[in-house]
Amino acid sequence: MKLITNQRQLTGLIKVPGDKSISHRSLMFGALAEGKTEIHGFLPGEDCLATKKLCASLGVVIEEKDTVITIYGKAGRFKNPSQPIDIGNSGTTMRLGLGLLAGAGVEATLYGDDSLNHRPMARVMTPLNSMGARVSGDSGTEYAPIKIKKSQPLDGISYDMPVASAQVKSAILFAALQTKGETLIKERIATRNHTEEMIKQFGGQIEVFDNQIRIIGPQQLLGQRIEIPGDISSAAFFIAGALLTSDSQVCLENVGLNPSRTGLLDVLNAMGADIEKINIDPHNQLGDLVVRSSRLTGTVVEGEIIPRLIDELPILALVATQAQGTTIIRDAEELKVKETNRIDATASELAKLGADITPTEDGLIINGPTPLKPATVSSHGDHRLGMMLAIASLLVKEGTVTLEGSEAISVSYPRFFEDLNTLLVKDF
Ligand SMILES: O=C(O)C1=C[C@@H](OP(=O)(O)O)[C@@H](O)[C@H](O)C1
Ligand SMILES: C=C(OP(=O)(O)O)C(=O)O
Repeated sequence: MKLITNQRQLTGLIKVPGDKSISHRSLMFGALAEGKTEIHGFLPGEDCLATKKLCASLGVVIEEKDTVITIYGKAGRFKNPSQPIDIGNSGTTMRLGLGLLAGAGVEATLYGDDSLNHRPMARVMTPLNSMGARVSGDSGTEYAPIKIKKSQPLDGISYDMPVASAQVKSAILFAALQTKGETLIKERIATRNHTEEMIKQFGGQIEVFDNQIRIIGPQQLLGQRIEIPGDISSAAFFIAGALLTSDSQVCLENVGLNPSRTGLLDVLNAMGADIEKINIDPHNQLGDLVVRSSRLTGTVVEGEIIPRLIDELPILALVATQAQGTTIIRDAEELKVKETNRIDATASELAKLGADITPTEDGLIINGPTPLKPATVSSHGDHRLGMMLAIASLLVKEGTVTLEGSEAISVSYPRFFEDLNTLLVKDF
């Protein structure tokens, strides 16, 4: 598709769609709980619809009326799906789903699109199998199709997480909730904590102390009413758009501000961004963000902050191309195993637009500011790359930017272009 270029200004107010991580978990916890769960603000992106399909294949009844989703929990008494389940592009559905299903003793096969079928799954199979599950990849590999076979009831484990991954932690927790005994998880670096928070919200017991998580199963969760805040990972694209275009001011309403997700705001703050948080609701960890055009300087992004902004690194790389000086992103090797290799893809696509960007083993080095120029670029089938490139095109002064693979954006933000259009001040 042809993108909008030479767009000098973004103004107005927007409510970004519901948080993707919380949308997935709302369905899974709703399915696992006893009784009715009502979900408000669910993200109807393809990834979350894959989780909905997975839950339905387990015999869970899910109704949808006026954007409210009601799910009738099965208290873990799921049926075996009658056929292999295609869960598309969604790593979260696959990894959390494996924990949920293995814990419940369900027999199933899960597979996805070409990208998902090449993403590493040993990271969840290893802890689940050491709990006694029988989860295996295709022909002895760690890749999907992944089969879960009938096993003995699982045992709790003590697990030292080798990768900083909320998906791995959550898979273990979904299994542990259904397992007799104690499970202890040690995280070297804290990752998003939505699963821990939602266990409490659904009436479960969990202890979190010094990067350790202790849970004793089995536990019977109870259905709840869930209000999902806007996704800061989706808001990130308009935050960047408003910062980088002149005379812009955008208000993003009702954005989730769980501190395990707000690393981007901390980094942008350090770069000199004008972002104001208003109408903060500390209890529900949400608020509105007012973002204004800003002059930014380069920075170093590394260490413990990385999991707090992992999905925002492609858009942060674009921001860095417009900042004065050098930005260095390190310790982000996990980007290589997302929907695409986001280190290489971000570098190659931004370089086509004229950015001074070098991929490294674990991140990116970006020198700015650089004017961007027209080019044909590709999302590589990755929603976050697609949205980043759409925002990049606004900064191209003259000519056409063509984006190949724009359809990938509907994985997490089906109405992205409509929302972007409402913020654009058109030159007539
Ligand atoms: O738990 C989650 O909802 C997610 C965790 C992160 O993945 P990892 O756990 O693989 O880092 C993130 O990249 C993904 O978009 C969503
Ligand atoms: C990595 C992502 O999602 P998932 O792992 O669920 O595919 C993402 O949304 O950027």
